Amino acid sequence: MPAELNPTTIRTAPKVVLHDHLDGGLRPQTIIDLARSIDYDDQLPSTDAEELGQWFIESASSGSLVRYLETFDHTVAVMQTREGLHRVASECAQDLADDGVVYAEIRWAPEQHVAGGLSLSEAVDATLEGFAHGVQAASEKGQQIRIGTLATAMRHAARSREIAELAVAYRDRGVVGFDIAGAEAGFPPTRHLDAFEYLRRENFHFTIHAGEAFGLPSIWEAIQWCGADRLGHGVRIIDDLSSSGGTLEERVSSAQLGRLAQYVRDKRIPLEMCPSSNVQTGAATSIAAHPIGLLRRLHFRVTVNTDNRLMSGTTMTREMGLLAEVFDYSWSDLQWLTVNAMKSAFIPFDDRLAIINSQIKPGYTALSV
Ligand SMILES: O=c1[nH]cnc2c1ncn2[C@H]1C[C@H](O)[C@@H](CO)O1
Ligand SMILES: [Zn+2]
Repeated sequence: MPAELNPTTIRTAPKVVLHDHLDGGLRPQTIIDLARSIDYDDQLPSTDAEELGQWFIESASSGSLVRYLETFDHTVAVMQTREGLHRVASECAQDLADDGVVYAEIRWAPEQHVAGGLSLSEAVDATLEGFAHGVQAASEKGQQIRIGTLATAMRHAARSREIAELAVAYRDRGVVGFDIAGAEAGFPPTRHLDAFEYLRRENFHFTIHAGEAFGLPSIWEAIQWCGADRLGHGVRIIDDLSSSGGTLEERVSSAQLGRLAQYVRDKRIPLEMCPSSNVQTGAATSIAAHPIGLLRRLHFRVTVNTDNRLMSGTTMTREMGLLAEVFDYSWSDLQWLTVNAMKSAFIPFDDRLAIINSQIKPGYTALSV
């Protein structure tokens, strides 16, 4: 008998997250503790963990990416020391493992964590050590998780080449890829072409936040000018698709793909979709109206992600549960989405295959037969 799909059972299913920001996943109590240790607590909107958690969710839900991003001022402020970064990274690994995540790629922008005097390398070292600590703590509880780090450069700044070089320097110590993030409108990915060309010459992997707050030109530049391996969000690829009818069935059968959408699907370019975050920033009007429903049915390589667990008050279990509810997904859909994500990871092919065969497939088989 297949297990019923509910939050308890989904939590036990092996899950993969490719798009999760370290500075968007802090525990509210940790923000308060770290803020006290650096005399920042009087600048927090609340020093009650429950209230602070609510404040993040509400403030991030204005429908604007720019306002959503303003909430990161507080999390970044308490991540300026070795201790802060270590604790946040360790707890991140433990929280994900506790949620049943078996493989995670966690991104953060080292250039935002040097205001307290750390060098870029010291910040990366503290974070990698924190992840290792959290992975070990999870393993002592019988939870197995692997974490890869993505070094993010901020798209409004001008340090992307330097951050790309930092990422490559750490490629054998846990940094598996590169990304650009931040406000999208007005900051096209081609501003950072030099960094992307360098990464390609180094045979390194990168993803680009594109098609979230800006449309098709951003996606087109990310793929055709910059050579992105994956798209962060990519929801607006839906603008290059026409379909008619009211039901999902009718839209699937009438769908016509434009050239860019066709290319993204033909090339199996992974879309790192983050349903709750997309609703908060206005990239989607609701979970039920999220383009992932149609794109999954049209066999785009879609993956499900959390983006910022703190700002969305979410987990991988919750995101999967929301989609299962509105699109009537079964265990086989959740397995398909998870295998898609694992195939799209930036670790070597044989490592990806090992996780699919030793953890993901047996995990879903146990739940679905
Ligand atoms: O969804 C996002 N779009 C663009 N930028 C984002 C998103 N979520 C987080 N960021 C930014 C804010 C963080 O400070 C930065 C690095 O993790 O990345
Ligand atoms: Zn993001």
